[in-house]
Parts: sequence; C-alpha cells; structure tokens
Amino acid sequence: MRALHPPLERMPLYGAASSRAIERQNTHLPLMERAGLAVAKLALALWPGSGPIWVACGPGNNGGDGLVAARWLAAHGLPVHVSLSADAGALPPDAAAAHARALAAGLPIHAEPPDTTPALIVDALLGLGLSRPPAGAVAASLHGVAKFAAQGARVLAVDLPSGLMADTGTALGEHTVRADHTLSLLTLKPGLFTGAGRAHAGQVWFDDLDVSPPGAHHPADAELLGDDALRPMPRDATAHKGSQGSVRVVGGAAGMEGAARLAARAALAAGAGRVYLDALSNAPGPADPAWPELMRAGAEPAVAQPGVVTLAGCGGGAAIATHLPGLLAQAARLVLDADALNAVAGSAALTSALQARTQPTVLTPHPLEAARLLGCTVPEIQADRLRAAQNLAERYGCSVVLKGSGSVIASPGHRLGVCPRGSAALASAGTGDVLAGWLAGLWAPEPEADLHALCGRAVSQHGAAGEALPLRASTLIERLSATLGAA
Ligand SMILES: NC(=O)C1=CN([C@@H]2O[C@H](COP(=O)(O)OP(=O)(O)OC[C@H]3O[C@@H](n4cnc5c(N)ncnc54)[C@H](O)[C@@H]3O)[C@@H](O)[C@H]2O)[C@@H](O)CC1
Repeated sequence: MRALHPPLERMPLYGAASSRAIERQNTHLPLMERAGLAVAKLALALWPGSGPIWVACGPGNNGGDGLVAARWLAAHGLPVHVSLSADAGALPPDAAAAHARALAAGLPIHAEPPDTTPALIVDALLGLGLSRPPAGAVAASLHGVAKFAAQGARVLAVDLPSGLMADTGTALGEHTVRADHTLSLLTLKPGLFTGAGRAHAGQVWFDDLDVSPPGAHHPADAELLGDDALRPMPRDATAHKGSQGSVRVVGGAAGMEGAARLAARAALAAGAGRVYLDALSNAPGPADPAWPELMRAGAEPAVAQPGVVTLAGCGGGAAIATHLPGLLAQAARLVLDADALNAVAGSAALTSALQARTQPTVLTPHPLEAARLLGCTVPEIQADRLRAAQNLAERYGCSVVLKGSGSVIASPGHRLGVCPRGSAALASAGTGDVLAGWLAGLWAPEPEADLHALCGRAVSQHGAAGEALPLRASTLIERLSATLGAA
C-alpha cells in the first residue's frame, strides 16, 4: 500500500469494466480478505487513538471489504460500530461470507449509524457497482457520513468515495462522500483524478492486493501522468535563438491584449527562440512594453515554415475568425485556444478546414469550449471528461487538452492521459493563456516531438506550478520559468 503524492510515478488507470475483468482473472486469490486487511491497516494508521470507528457497509462487495476490515479492527481491540445498509440475505457471495465471518467473530452488526460522532468513518457503502443516485438505506447512511464529517469525523473511503463514478469522476446524488483519504484497491480508477474526483477523494492510496502488475493481460483505459512529465528537456549547449524555433501568437483583440501578452511571455519563458505577437487590436507601440524581448509581427517567418508554432485565439475575440482560414490552411504547427475554438465551433467552413489539416494541431478547450466544439452541454462534457477529450481528438484529428480539474490529454491513436497536478489556484483569468503559450513555447524547439507526450509535459508543468496560492497568471510564468531553471 502506498500514498500517491508527489513525486508521482506514471500509473495505469482502469475503469469499472477493466477492474472487473482483472478481478475475474484473479478469482483464485482471496482478494476481499486482502482488501479488508489493507483497509484495516490504513484505518488503524489514521485513527486518532480515541473515539469510535464507524464502518459503514453497503449492499455489495464494497460492503464486504468493510466487513472484513471491521473484523480486523475489532480483533485489535478498537471501538468499532459496524452498520449494514442492506438486507444481509441479499449480499453477493463474497460479501455474505465476510458477513458470516464477522458474526462468527462476535461482531455486532447494526442497521443504523452510531448515535455519537465517530472519530473515523470507513466508507464501504458503494464502490465500483454504483449505478444510480443513492436512495433508501444507503442514502440515509450517506447523509450520516456527511453529518458526522461536518462535526469533525475523518473519512476513509474504500476503493471509491461512495457516490463517485469510477470511470468518470461524476458525483451521483447530493451526498457523495467527501473523503479525507481513499484507498483504491487492485486498480487505480480514473474517476479519482478528474471531474469531481479530486474534490471527493482526498489523499489517494493504492493497494494492488499483491496482484502485480494488475493489468498484465488487460490494457489500461488511461494513464495517470507522473512527475517524469515535469522534467524539462535538456537544451543543447550549441543552442541559439535560431535553433529554438519561433512562436507567433495571433490574438489580443482590443481590450484583451493582456491574454495574448501572457501567452507570448509564457512561450518565451518555455524556451522558444523568438516570439512574435500579432495583436488584433492594432494598437501602436511595442508588442509588450514590460517584455522588450517580444516582437511585433511584421518581419516574422511565415507560419508555413516548420520552425514556427502558431498559437491562435488568446484574447482573439470575433476578429480571430478572419485569420483562421489562412492559418488553418498554412500553419505548419498550430495551437488553437479560446476564441479560435469558439470560431471553429460556430463555423462549418472552419470546422472542415480544421478537419482537413494534415499538419499537427493542438486544441486546448475548457469545458465550455469543448461543449461548443462537440455540440453538447457543459454538464455532458463533465459527465465523462475522458470520453469528451477522446471524441474531440477523433472528430478533429488533433491532440486535445481538456482543461479543468484533472486535465485530460487525448490524441488519435494514443492512450488518454490524466494530469493529477494543479489546484483551484489556477481558477483565475489568464492561466489558460499561459498554458497555451507554454505549450507552444515547449513545442517550438522540438518539431519532431511526440505531440501527445509534449502536451502531457506542458499540462503537468503548468499544473505543478499552479499548486500554491497566491497566484496570478503573471506569477505562474515566473514559477514555470523557475521550473526550467531547476533543470
Ligand atoms: N473488482 C475489484 O477489483 C475488487 C472489488 N472489491 C470490492 O468490491 C467492490 C465492487 O463490488 P460490487 O460490484 O458488489 O459493487 P458495490 O459494492 O459498489 O455495490 C453494488 C451493489 O450496490 C447496489 N447499488 C448500486 N448503486 C446503488 C445506489 N445508488 N443506491 C443503493 N444501492 C446501489 C447494487 O444494486 C449492488 O447491490 C469494489 O469497489 C471493491 O470495494 C474488492 O473486494 C476486491 C477487488
């Protein structure tokens, strides 16, 4: 068993169907006994040393894990209150066996939560089998978990916080558990790291139940990006500005020049040899008075040159639409953000032009932009962020960074990546412009890079730099620069 906190290694993620397939390959092993013992060990470590432990068990094998854990905890003399929010006669076979062993060990099993606030709650109500918003006895127990947690009880979720969908990180129902710790068993589930998952899972732990490697015969559904993605690429000692590629930022309509400047600064900080700012505001004066390194567009190399990355959209407003036909047709390497994505979503001609591109392209939508591009709603995007990113990548033939908590990286023919870095500190204006610029700047010197991996690198570095408050987009660029300096 181990805690997942930095430094993080790259790890495979398996949804519910894959986790069950791996479980079926290992039915000869006592998986529930191992799971319950792992839960008991972690509960013991987290128990504050006084006050009861409430083990809240549900109707399936997640409840079975809880019953095994409760038996171990009671055997160690800890004050345990076990509840079962289900008809014991209807438990699945393994959970029924765990129930029988708990009774045989003399453990009282109650129908109700405890009367007094527990010190620790083991949430074994629902795991992989969650199929609908909780109701009935399970919902009543979930209400109890929320009430006691508000009174200070710590919560350890078994496998998944009850109410959280394993595949998508969607919270079903109003009382989805907000755990302090979640112990993921046998496999790591993608829903712990994207959508509402990070807000509900707390500190994630993983125990492979001694089935190692868990997916030897089963491909992973996605990959959790590790801290190897944070490592900056070494720069050749003979590097010069001509060898580091160029970035041309097209954006910054009147009143939104700041967005394009942030993107351009980030591109320069990431390592692009030259950065040109093609401001749609047509305002006179330098590209960015505070950053004299940035050049006005005019004498820049043509976007069709392979050394040039074009970033279009940051603060682009409606004006960006007139530039897009040319950029989509010619740009050797293209990153589309913000208003460029909105323009594509609103135009069949631009959509066709994007789909017709043969040159590499990255889209960096937030959920609203993704919804416009897929012709659906934001809740539909958030209900399955992995699928949404995959659909975008396939529909447009591009690499896609779907931003938001647990950013998802998708590219045709690649395994989905989920980034566990970043925090709510990034929820402020301009941080998306910095990401787009940083990505373009990392790409500039590496025309041959694996674009999917490069997107993962950009998102991970941006997320890691965005984990501490206070944060303004400008501070983020400084922190990102410091990351490279630490190479
Ligand atoms: N597949 C695996 O990898 C392993 C699974 N184990 C445990 O087994 C769990 C999966 O067990 P199950 O498949 O039995 O699934 P669950 O224990 O999550 O629950 C399924 C039961 O809950 C009911 N249910 C679903 N949604 C409900 C709702 N909203 N309100 C009320 N009842 C609801 C279902 O009708 C079914 O009776 C895992 O999460 C894990 O804790 C471990 O014991 C060992 C390995």
